[in-house]
Amino acid sequence: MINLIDYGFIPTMTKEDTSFIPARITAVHKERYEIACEYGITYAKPKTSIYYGRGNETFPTTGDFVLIQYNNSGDSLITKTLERKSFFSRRDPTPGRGEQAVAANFDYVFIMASLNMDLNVKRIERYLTLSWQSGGIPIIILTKADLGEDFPEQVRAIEKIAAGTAVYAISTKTGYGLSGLSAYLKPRKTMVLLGSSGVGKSSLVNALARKEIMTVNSIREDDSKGRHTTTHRQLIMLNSGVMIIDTPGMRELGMWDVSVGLGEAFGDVERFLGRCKFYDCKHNNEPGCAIKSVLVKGELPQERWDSYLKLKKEAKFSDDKAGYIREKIEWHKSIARCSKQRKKNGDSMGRMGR
Ligand SMILES: Nc1nc2c(ncn2[C@@H]2O[C@H](COP(=O)(O)OP(=O)(O)OP(=O)(O)O)[C@@H](O)[C@H]2O)c(=O)[nH]1
Ligand SMILES: [Zn+2]
Repeated sequence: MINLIDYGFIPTMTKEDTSFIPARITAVHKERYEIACEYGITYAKPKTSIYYGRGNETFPTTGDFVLIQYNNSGDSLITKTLERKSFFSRRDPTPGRGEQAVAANFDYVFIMASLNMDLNVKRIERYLTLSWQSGGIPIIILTKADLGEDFPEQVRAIEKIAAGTAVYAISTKTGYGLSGLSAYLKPRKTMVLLGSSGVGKSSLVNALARKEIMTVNSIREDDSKGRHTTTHRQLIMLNSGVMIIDTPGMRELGMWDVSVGLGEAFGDVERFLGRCKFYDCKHNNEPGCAIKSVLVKGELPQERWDSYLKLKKEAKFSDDKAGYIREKIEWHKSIARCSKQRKKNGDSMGRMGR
């Protein structure tokens, strides 16, 4: 028996449809989902009439809350994807399908980078923008502090571009800094880990899980099911009640619509906008350009401005592409409707002729 509230479910998430029971997607397999619901961990499939064909219900992803028709002798049927409070998406590998959510309903985004490799500031800025846009709260975690001697300096450098986001240096080898994360690692909260391969994402999950197993054994003896597997696209429930979404493909996250995210991640840059003499200033060499002036004075670091422009450009490209794909889908739909109509007419005429 599972109380879905322990999975972060809030009863007011469902208003109507009380005959269906709520569940959370804990893993995504091909066309089949592992779910947590009041009957335990089980499997479900999207209900065909709702998700395929004419239905346009959003396909669920890891972390989604859904409604199901429970089936105790086989796969349950998913009837609705509940509104998401946060999500990350990437371009759907199936051509023409637009964007695809890869993780949903997380509270915090752990942006992870390693202190012993070159700290890629641009990548962190990009992740910050995506995180603010996603609806989750970003936390920057700099890993492998045991390997870098000058890490306080690196932390300060990252804090400069983090615009208020908390930055932590940790080591899963020595345990350094891990206690600083406890403010976020609370029961019913969901984290998603963002970071390049090798930065130590799995090591962090293991470190957190190991700790739990030691302290939790005495508290929750009945919950001994080892769910700490490394299968991809998974929501891992730690014994502490914290959930972690571990999903590949975060590298392909698209800058879909990041207008909000850019503003949050680059508040220090955007506050200078709109102050130029000319309304349509391109900030090149126009007279009275406020941007040029703060760049020259050093009030705005050139790298920050460059990053901002680059991400804005990337976002515009993605937006246009999203628009383009949407248009294409609409076009295909209208063609499909026409040919269906034609077939229907043809069919009925055929029948009449018989
Ligand atoms: N010295 C040191 N090494 C670490 C630390 N954390 C992780 N590592 C090592 O870094 C390597 C990569 O760690 P992983 O946890 O697998 O990294 P990951 O981000 O999960 O990588 P992917 O699964 O490829 O995405 C392993 O060899 C770890 O032992 C740390 O705090 N200190
Ligand atoms: Zn200007």
